[in-house]
Amino acid sequence: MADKNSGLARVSDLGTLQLQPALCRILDANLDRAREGLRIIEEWCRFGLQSSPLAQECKSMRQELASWHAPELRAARNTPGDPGTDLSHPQEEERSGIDSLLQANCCRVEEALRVLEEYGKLYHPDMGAVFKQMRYRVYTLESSLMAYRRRQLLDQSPLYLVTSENDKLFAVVEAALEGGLTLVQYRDKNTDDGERLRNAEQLREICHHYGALFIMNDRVDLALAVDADGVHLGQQDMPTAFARQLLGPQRLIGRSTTNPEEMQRAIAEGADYIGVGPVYETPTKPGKAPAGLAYVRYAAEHSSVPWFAIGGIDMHNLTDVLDCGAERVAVVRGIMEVEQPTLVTQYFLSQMNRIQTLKAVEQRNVQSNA
Ligand SMILES: Cc1ncc(COP(=O)(O)OP(=O)(O)O)c(N)n1
Ligand SMILES: Cc1nc(C(=O)O)sc1CCOP(=O)(O)O
Ligand SMILES: [Mg+2]
Repeated sequence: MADKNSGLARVSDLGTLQLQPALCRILDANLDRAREGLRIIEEWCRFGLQSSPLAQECKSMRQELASWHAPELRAARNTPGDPGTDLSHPQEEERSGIDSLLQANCCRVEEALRVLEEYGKLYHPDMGAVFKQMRYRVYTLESSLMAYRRRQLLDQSPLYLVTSENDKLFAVVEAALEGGLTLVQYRDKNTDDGERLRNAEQLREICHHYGALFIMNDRVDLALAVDADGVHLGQQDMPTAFARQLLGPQRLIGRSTTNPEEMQRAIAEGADYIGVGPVYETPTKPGKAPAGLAYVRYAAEHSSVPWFAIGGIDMHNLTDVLDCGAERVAVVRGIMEVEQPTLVTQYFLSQMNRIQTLKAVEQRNVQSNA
């Protein structure tokens, strides 16, 4: 066993005083592996998410790993003689986006910590417990990372595409993503579960490839089955508390609302975002009475969570909705049924960006005149 601080090494096994080189190499390689994986995650926390607490958590674990990396472990390294250096798995070469990169590296760190936990027991009496505890810290980090990333992306998404049944479903969604869309909901009321699952999986794949969020309409079970980023629930759907229990804290839950009372309840129950509508009457939801622009103004004043105006919104009435205070809109036909989804998406986004910039300038002028 080794004394962590003095570097003194003894092997308990067979009572010999010599530390087995293979054990040292395993510990050396996995300390390196865990530190490298954490460094990759830390860079994203720092530069991508700009989250000091998450970056600090990675750094603190790296420092703890470094404190275990004794000279005798490094000295045992034999890279030219290691048959594993040439081995790589095709999945190591594939990264479909930031999420898959982060997930792969969390996995890599967790695996390395598990090895350190097991072999470390032969090296130092505390090592097993220390690395077990660190592995749980990485699980928590992974959850926080996904939750943080999802909420940040939601916050930064001004446009939400809700799909409709369409022969060119994948092509339209991909075209909108090409135009800069970052939030997609798969809404399909008539397809059987088998096909819905296959469609959802493919859509999730496409969305994640573009770094966009993928939300499942109505069905918590399907959201979990396809590893969606969240679910959108209506007033008749599962209560938020149950959905949260099933989905965990890291996935998003959206709730439709039509009036102030529903809005306040949805927020109090813990919805991550809400739908506000229908703003206008719409054939996509026949028979649902419009809540109108008055409700959009109410949401602009009172909603403490991100909210999306929805229902009958298109390129022609977009500015009316934005003028009532909406900063985010959700559309079905406005993108699903147009000739050029990429261009229309770009138009929506540029209009919204233009109006936000104007509002920010106005606000700055008011502040500087006050
Ligand atoms: C963003 C967003 N807002 C509202 C809805 C409508 O949800 P719901 O009331 O459950 O109706 P259906 O979409 O299930 O017909 C939504 N889907 N998305
Ligand atoms: C799915 C949905 N939910 C609404 C709500 O108000 O809750 S309105 C709506 C349909 C929106 O479709 P379109 O953009 O084609 O008008
Ligand atoms: Mg619903």
